[in-house]
Amino acid sequence: TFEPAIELAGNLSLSEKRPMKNESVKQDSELLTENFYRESCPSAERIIRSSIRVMYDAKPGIAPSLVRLLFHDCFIGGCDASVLLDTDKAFASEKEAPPNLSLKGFDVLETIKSKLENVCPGVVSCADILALAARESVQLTGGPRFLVKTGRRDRTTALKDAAGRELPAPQANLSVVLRSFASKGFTARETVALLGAHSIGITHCEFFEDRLYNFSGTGKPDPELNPVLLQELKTKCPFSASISPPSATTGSTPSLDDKTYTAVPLKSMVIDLSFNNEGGQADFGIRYYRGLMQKKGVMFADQQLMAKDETARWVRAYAHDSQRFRKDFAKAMTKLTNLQILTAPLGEVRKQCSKVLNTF
Ligand code: HEM
Ligand SMILES: [Ca+2]
Repeated sequence: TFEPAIELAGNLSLSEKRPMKNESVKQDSELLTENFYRESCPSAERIIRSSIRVMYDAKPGIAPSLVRLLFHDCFIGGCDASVLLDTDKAFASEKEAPPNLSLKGFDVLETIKSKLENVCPGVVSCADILALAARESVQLTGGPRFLVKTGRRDRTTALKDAAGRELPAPQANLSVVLRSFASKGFTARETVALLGAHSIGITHCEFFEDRLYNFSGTGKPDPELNPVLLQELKTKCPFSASISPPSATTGSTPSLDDKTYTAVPLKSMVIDLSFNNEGGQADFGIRYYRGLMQKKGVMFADQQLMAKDETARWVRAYAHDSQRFRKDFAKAMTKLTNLQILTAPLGEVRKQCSKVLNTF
């Protein structure tokens, strides 16, 4: 199943940028065990599960936020809680990297961490808490349950520059997205499945506003955006100057087809990605893929899944076969949680998720 990744990696240097078959990807999952804390902290998984449930009942938005947080952690340096660290004397926080400015859910993890520190101090890593919390979140929002092994350790530094470079932007085209996921060992099929996570949660207008008013500098909307959805999104996201923000340093206007995040303050307006999911929990995934078939992807990167047959056929397959999607999504999520993990003696177990153990 790795063939498409090899093709897609194309001009990348395989030895540098892509985990080789049977090397890091497979070994990583073998380093972890099921219920690693069975003896050292038997109540850990139960505490995480019940805490997430209670907090989700009070504030359902935490679930999508934690799923996204897991993606942004695992994609950069592996699932090592690097994204949870605050800026320190020794490093700048990943939270300051442009793709991470809108991440949420840190407080939820800190609350769970402090509960676990009361029960078994110094035992359960923040990386494992995030992976397990995201697993519960997927299930609570109607997605499939997937295997999460444990035993990850926390990284002792943050990787801000890598986060800025390696997380795809919402304006990225399909080649960029596929290359980016291939560099982490994912096939085109797995990439399509993972993006099904956009069945839930919210997105801020700034991440797709160019598609409504000035697509690629044309002054017109994106032709690949459904006209009914276009009207709806325009009312929710009225035209504003923020789609071509003046650069803070030069006062000039960056070009609109500059496919990068711009570090402007987030606009407060958001739209619900889960309108894809309005049919209720049983629809996790399905409505997202059906929407793409009707040009109703909200972000450009979403709609791009229809741009090549290689991915469009998986969109169609998942739109029609919920069981197949759920199986593929579960497998891809397990793979995501196994990326490049640190196990003892590497890394450490933090006491607070936002701080490394020894700050001098
Ligand atoms: C091409 C790849 C991807 C891009 C460009 C992308 C981009 C984005 C953007 C811009 C947002 C809106 C954030 C905001 O406005 O606060 C978002 C939300 C979200 N993303 Fe992605 N994403 C990608 C892949 C993924 C993957 C692989 C997952 C998980 C497996 C994921 C899970 C989520 C979730 C759950 C939300 C909702 C967050 C919330 O409600 O707080 N995304 N994504
Ligand atoms: Ca990480």
